[in-house]
Order: sequence, then structure tokens, then C-alpha cells
Amino acid sequence: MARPRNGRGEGSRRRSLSDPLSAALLPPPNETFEQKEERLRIEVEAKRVSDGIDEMIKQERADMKKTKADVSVLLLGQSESGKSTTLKQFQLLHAPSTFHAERIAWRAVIYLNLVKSVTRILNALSPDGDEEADDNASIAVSSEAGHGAVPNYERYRQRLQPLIELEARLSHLLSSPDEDEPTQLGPLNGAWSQTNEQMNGHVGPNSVSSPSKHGNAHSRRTEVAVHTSKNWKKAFSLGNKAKNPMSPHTGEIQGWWEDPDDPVHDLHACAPAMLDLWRDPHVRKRLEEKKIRLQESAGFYLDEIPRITAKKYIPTDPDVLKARLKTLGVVEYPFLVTGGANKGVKWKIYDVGGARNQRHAWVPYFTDVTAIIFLAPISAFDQVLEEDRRVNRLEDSLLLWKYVVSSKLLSDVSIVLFLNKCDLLRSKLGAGVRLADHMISYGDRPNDYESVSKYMKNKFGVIHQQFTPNKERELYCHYTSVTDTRRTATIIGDVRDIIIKQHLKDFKLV
Ligand SMILES: Nc1nc2c(ncn2[C@@H]2O[C@H](COP(=O)(O)OP(=O)(O)OP(=O)(O)O)[C@@H](O)[C@H]2O)c(=O)[nH]1
Ligand SMILES: [Mg+2]
Repeated sequence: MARPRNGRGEGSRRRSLSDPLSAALLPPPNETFEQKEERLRIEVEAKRVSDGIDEMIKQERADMKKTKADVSVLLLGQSESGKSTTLKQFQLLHAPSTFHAERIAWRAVIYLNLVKSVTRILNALSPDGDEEADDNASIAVSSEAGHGAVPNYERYRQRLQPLIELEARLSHLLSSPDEDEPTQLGPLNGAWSQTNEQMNGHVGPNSVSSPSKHGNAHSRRTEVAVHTSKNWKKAFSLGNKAKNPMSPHTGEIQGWWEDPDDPVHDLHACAPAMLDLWRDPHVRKRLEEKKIRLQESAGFYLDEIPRITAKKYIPTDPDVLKARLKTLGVVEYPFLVTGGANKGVKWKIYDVGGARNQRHAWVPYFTDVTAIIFLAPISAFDQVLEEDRRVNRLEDSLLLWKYVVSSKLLSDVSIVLFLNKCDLLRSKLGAGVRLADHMISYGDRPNDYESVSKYMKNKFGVIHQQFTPNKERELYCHYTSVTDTRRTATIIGDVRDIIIKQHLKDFKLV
């Protein structure tokens, strides 16, 4: 909802496009001459740093053009398996300046992830909510679980009403088909100031429907997705690090928190209510009864409410890695290995959408690919597909795996398997969820992490052995938690070496 301007003229509200670094230097009110001098000195330094980052980005892009050879890697796996997160880890390793420059744009996604978690809780608590459990088996359980609203439900709903509206607004802004270029007013002015009225009738196919009285019933099942052709990062960035970070009117640097339409204000105002909701033992109990495990989706931001709703919040690297935005289409990411034995080799990574209706886009890439990294989220053995709740996620992963390894088109392609979400697997087993209850073939084997992860590796390995058209092909398998940067960086290094070695061998260069 567009809010009235805060008393100042439109002219003074017009911001210069500051980067986060400059924006953090917002002048205090009533600053003295000396303070102003000091601030200006800091601003000059901030600009120098910002220009340095620009230069590094330029260098990274220029390096990309000097190619020796091409290696292309396709990331495959079901939706939410961790493909885009793996791509972000590649970016963090190989183009850190670009990754850091884009951090601020992820603010919109992180806000939406947080707001969606809140509306999902509200819907789960609602007496007439239809929020579904996270797993198969619990559907029967949940229908017997405590009926009626938790104490204070109506009060929570009232206090959090602005977030229900914000969810619709953010979903629309992120998922609506839009022009690539931001409006002339600059990304910030245009990005947030869309009213609900403007949105009526324009809600994109992947965004949420209008909020119902008791929260948004579709908050979970209609994930927000952005087509890769949409330049959404540009629209939510703070502009290309303004060459002149000063306001022409006041000489001050202005931050996004000055924009009354910025979502941070609603989030900041609702933070105490969000905290009360998330810490309420009745709420936790109800979520448990309904087997809704927010930690397995984007719920982790709920543990960080004060930090994320702070007015000057800038996403950290882990925040960006955890941000969930479903992929539609194919993202192509080129990078150059700048050190070591493989220096100068040009790589291309393709990240695809993993939902069932996206998989048709995979095949055209099969003919010209050097390697595949297949992600199987092995923690998902008790979950069902979002797009078809009759299908167990692990079963879907195994079927997809069989399809990929048996493909004749891919018979000479190196295959790397990431048994992913090992962190979630460990905590799930620790919480007493039993694999045998969802996979009969597991029988009475021990339900600990070591036994289960080994069993999974074996299961995938046997399928490869049985169905690969190329009996010579070696399968490279890693246990991963791709949100963990340190461990994933080591694995990515190993995978890179293996892929390039195999590639050179195929071309008889080693
Ligand atoms: N805890 C944990 N979360 C993970 C892991 N890998 C991915 N995630 C989270 O799972 C969610 C889905 O990951 P994505 O990388 O978006 O999944 P995707 O395979 O690209 O999904 P689509 O784009 O729909 O095909 C994100 O919120 C990630 O942060 C992991 O190893 N551990
Ligand atoms: Mg993705």
C-alpha cells in the first residue's frame, strides 16, 4: 500500500543512488561543521572503495572474455534440491565482487521469504486454514491434531495484517512480467511504490492470490518465481553505485530507509509481533502438531527477525545463500578459473528450474555439456513434491537420477552427484524421524546419520551402475550441505579438477 509522503517535498525525497557502503554513512541530524567535514572525508573514502569494487567487477568481466577452452556444466535435480544455491556458491568463489554488489538486491527476496513464513504460520493457526503438513504421513495426523485457534490468534492476525498486504505486494513486484530497465526515477523510487489498487488484476501467475481474512492460504504452495529473462536484481539494486552519492539538494547521502514506500518500514513495525508469534509456545506446539517444519523451507529467517527487520539491514553472504527464489527458465553463468593448473579455462554453468513443468527445458542442453552436477536432497525422504503432493520427494529424485544416468545423450558426460541437505538430514534423524517409515526397503537398519547417508549413496550408486550406457563412467559422489560456504568451496574445487581432468582426457590432451 502506498503511504503518504512524510511531510517533505517530493524534491527533497528524491534520492541519489547510493550504494550500501555510502548509504551507511547517512548524516546525523544537527551535525556540526566538524562532523560534516569528517563525514565528507569518510564519504570520499567510501566512494574510493566503491570505485575499487567497480573496477574489480570490470576486471572479472574482462577476464571472462579471454578464453582458452569451454567447459559447460549443467546443474540438475528436483525443485528445492539446491541447484541455485550451488550456483551462488560458484559465484561467491569466482566473482565475489559481483556477488557482493548484488547482495542488496536479495533484500526483496529475503523479506518475502520472512513474510511468507509468517503468513504460513498464521494460516496454520487459523481455525479454517488449510495449510498442509510438510510430509506425507502427517496428513492423517494433522486432521486429528488440535482444532480451534491458538490463544491470541485474532490479535496476532490484526497485528500482522500489514505483512499480509506486503506479501502480495512483494510477490507481485518480484514475479510480474516487467521491463528490464528500471523506471526513470531510479530503481528505488520505482521498485516499492506499487499500490494494492495498481496490483488488482495484475497478479502474476506465480505470485500469491489476494490475502484471505485468515492469512494467505496459498502462502506456501504458490512459491514466488522469477523468470530468468527478468532482470530483477537490477530493479532491486541501489543503482549502479552512483558516481555522485550526494543529494543535489542537501549534500547528504540518503539511504533506502528514507523511502516511505520501502518494505522495511512495515517489517520494522511488525517485528515485535513477529517475535511474539515465533516465540509463543502455543504457536510452536500447533506447528509441531501440524508437522509444519519451517526450518526446511525459508523459515530460518524467523530466528533472525531483529537483524533482518532493522532499518539499515544489508544481507550477509549466508542470508543470500539461504534466500529462496524458484527458478523458471535457464540461467547461464560464465566464469573463468584464474589460478592453478586450469588457469584461463572458461566455464559455463547452467542452472535450470527443477519443478516438473520446467524439466522439458533440460534436454536441449544435454547435447553440448561436459559434466552434470546432480543434486539429490536426501533429507527429503519424508516430504512430498510441491507440484504433486502424491509423490514422495526421494522417490522423485531417484526416478530423475535414473532418467539422467541412463540417457544415451549423456553417456560420455561426467556425472557428479551431490547428496545434498545433509545438515537437515542429520537434524531430522536426530529428531527421531525414521527413514524406514517412508522407505520400506530400509528395514530395521539403524536410523543414524552414518547408516542412512551410506544407504542413500549406495542406492544412487546402484542405479548408476545398473542403468548407465557407459560402463566405464566413474561416478563422483559428495555428501553436501550447499548452504555451508567453507565446505562447499572445497568440494567445488575438487569437482572442478575432476571435470577438467576428464574433459582433457576425452580430448586426449592428457
Ligand atoms: N539447510 C539447507 N538448506 C539448503 C541446502 N541446499 C539448499 N538449501 C535451501 O533450500 C532452498 C531451495 O534451494 P534452491 O537452490 O533455490 O533450489 P533449486 O534446486 O534451485 O530449486 P528450483 O529453482 O525450484 O529448481 C533454499 O532456501 C536454499 O537455501 C542445504 O544443503 N541445507
Ligand atoms: Mg533454482
